[in-house]
Amino acid sequence: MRIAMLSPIAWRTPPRHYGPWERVVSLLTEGLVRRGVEVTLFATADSETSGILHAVVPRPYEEDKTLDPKVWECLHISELFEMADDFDLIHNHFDFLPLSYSGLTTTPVLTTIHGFSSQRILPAYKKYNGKVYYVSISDADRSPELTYMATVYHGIDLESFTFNDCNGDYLLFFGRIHPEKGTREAIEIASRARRELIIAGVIQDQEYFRSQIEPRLDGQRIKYIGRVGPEKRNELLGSALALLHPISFEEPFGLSVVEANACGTPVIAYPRGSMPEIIHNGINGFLVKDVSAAAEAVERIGEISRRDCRKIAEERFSRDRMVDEYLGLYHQILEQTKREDHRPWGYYEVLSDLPDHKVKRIVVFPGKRLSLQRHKRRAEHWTVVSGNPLVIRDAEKISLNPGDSIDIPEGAKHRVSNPGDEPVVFIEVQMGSYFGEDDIERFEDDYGRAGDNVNQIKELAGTQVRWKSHTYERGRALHG
Ligand SMILES: O=P(O)(O)OC[C@H]1O[C@@H](O)[C@@H](O)[C@@H](O)[C@@H]1O
Repeated sequence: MRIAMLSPIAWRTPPRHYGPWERVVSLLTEGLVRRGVEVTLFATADSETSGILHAVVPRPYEEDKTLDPKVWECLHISELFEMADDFDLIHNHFDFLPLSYSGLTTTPVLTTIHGFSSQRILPAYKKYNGKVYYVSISDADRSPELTYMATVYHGIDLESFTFNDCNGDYLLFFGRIHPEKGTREAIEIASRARRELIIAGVIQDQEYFRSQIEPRLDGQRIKYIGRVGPEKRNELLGSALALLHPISFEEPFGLSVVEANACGTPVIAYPRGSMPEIIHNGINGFLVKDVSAAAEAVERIGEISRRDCRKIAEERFSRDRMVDEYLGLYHQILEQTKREDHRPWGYYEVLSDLPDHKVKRIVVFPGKRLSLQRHKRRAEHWTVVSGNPLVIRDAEKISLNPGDSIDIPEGAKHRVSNPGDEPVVFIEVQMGSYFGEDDIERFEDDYGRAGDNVNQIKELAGTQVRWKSHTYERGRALHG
């Protein structure tokens, strides 16, 4: 399986400090490579991977302000899509922009939506709904206007987070310094609980930091220590009494919450966004509605077992679980979009799959025959390339030679067999309103498959057959 993994270019993959999307891409990439998957990582040139790194962007644009993000984003994304044929699947972590290239390739595109920066980006996702496969990172982050293949929670590298069984004595705020992350509320909670607070993270909103945070720092009970790298992060998280996470937005997923748990540290959070999916109240933290409830929760923190926090992180948020789930989705997509299919009688290859027709090259092995069948929504036209097939079409029996053609109208019962010693090869052109394999009603079959599709046919006559008909929907979308 050849996967093209498209990472953002704001930061290095993996990031040196901050960069949650890049961090997840790196964890997934390395996990897949360990499982023997061939992954080409499209990321900044200073990125590190045990897969194949393909880079056109010299450095992260957040670290080198001379780089124009728009220009380098274009070059980065187009580089991958110009090579799309080299891959079985493209896994996009780059938000909505790559969607606009997806119609130009038949390589399936899976997009992990890491969050909606605003509702204004939704039109781009809506346009490609049903054409690109979407994955949400929590149920809370789903848009009701999109169809998702699955929710895959992020996983972390549990080995880089050391379990610490001892309660520390300080509270920790760990994340972007921004009003939506609740840095100011964390200070209020700590003050009310009369506990020391350490604040760590990048300052994303300078004005907020200057006016709301800085004046409240005293360097002793309330300290800001800047952003921290992996080693310090492990120590900081593990030695804290609790992580404070009083967010004021619908956070799609909280990596720091899971990381704190992995070190044994419980989390006190506001129940916004994905928090109720990550925190089981009273087990690995507390969900509280305001500053005073959070201060009370600090007093009750001893009720939480640090070992249970670690256990939850291990069971629900490991990198291996994330890799397993994505691998499962990759297989599912490849199965749905595969162009070659092996059957007990031979095999076929899809040569073209467009909204108004589908073309197959069908090979029937000597002495074998297909099922006796009919289609509700397509007619077929066959041209024999080699061999001498025998065709049943309703009451007729017709022998064909290379160069001969035959029409199978919609609804006609038909069957093709190969009575000869050489393979029969013919080209099939399908015309109609639906070309899925579930529009085959089998009446007789040498391989015990007769009757298999009866229920599907009924559904098909109605409206939608969910992911089963995706190939068609995708075909329509890709080329329509
Ligand atoms: O039902 P089986 O025997 O596998 O045959 C399935 C095949 O039948 C042929 O008549 C065509 O309709 C093909 O498009 C189809 O793939």
